[in-house]
Amino acid sequence: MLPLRFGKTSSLFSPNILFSNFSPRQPRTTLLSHITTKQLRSQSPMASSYTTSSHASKLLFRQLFEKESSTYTYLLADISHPDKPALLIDPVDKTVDRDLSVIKELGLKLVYALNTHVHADHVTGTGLIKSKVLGVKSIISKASGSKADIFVVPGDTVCFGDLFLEVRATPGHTLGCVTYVSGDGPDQPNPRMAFTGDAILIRGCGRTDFQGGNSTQLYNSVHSQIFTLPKDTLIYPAHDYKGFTVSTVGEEMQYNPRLTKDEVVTSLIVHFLIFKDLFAFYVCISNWLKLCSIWYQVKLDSGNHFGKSALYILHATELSWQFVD
Ligand SMILES: N[C@@H](CCC(=O)N[C@@H](CSS)C(=O)NCC(=O)O)C(=O)O
Repeated sequence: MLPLRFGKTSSLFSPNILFSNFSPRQPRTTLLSHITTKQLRSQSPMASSYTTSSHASKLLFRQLFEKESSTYTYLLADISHPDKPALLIDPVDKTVDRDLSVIKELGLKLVYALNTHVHADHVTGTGLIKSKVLGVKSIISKASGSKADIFVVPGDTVCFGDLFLEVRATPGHTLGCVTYVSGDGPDQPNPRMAFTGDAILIRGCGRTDFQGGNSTQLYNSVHSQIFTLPKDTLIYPAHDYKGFTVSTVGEEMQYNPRLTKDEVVTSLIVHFLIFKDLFAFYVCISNWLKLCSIWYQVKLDSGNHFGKSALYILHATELSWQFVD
């Protein structure tokens, strides 16, 4: 087996290339356009003779579901390649056996197990997969701070056969969230496919109230990294809680209630809600202070003037009190 190879390019567009264990059988110009000559040579001694090919890559794609955490795992493979190299995105530990048996039945060779981010709601299946299938490499973003065999940064590409995924930074749900987007080119899947993790869900988005989440960061990263993709790009999230399976960039730009409002409006709404809550808290405290002072006054009055035990019913909302024998 060929060793896993990395390459760095001076290209601004695609700084890092991850070569899969499979050197492209007949690489095409689209793929080569992302690889510098130096990388090309390191990839294969035959590489310089690879120019164009009319042979179209063929993506095998499966959307797999884990119902307890409502998580989607995605299986992608280049079945036009003789080795049928495959990768899994966001595998769940509970469904590893199911996923591996599908891979076996389809005659695929699992090369990579990728995570879009560190999951809070379930345990990733990557560790289990590595223990069951020799040679599989786990991949996660460097910014995740998690453990993996390979750390990716925005602009990296992950190759499997003649197909590849681009890595885009989409932080906000967690700091290290990335979206894997299928390659841009005539031989790559069309429409493009974005595996968004929890950055964008169908008509929703990942929560930002824990794991170092940040709603403004999420809004900005989705707008700059996902909403700039072609409108027909398919969106495949890591979760769905309502029965949806897929959406498109155009659809989410129009109908996603959490990500369509203007940022200033969103910020004003958030600040208004915070102010409203603070005001309600102030009213509550101030009412209780008033109640305490009324109660104290009544106690004094009772001792000094009424001279009998009494039960006072204080109405918190109306700030009035009643005297009962
Ligand atoms: N609303 C979910 C609750 C599970 C949940 O919080 N999921 C996370 C992703 S896993 S950390 C999330 O970000 N959800 C988005 C949301 O809008 O809730 C449920 O219905 O079970």
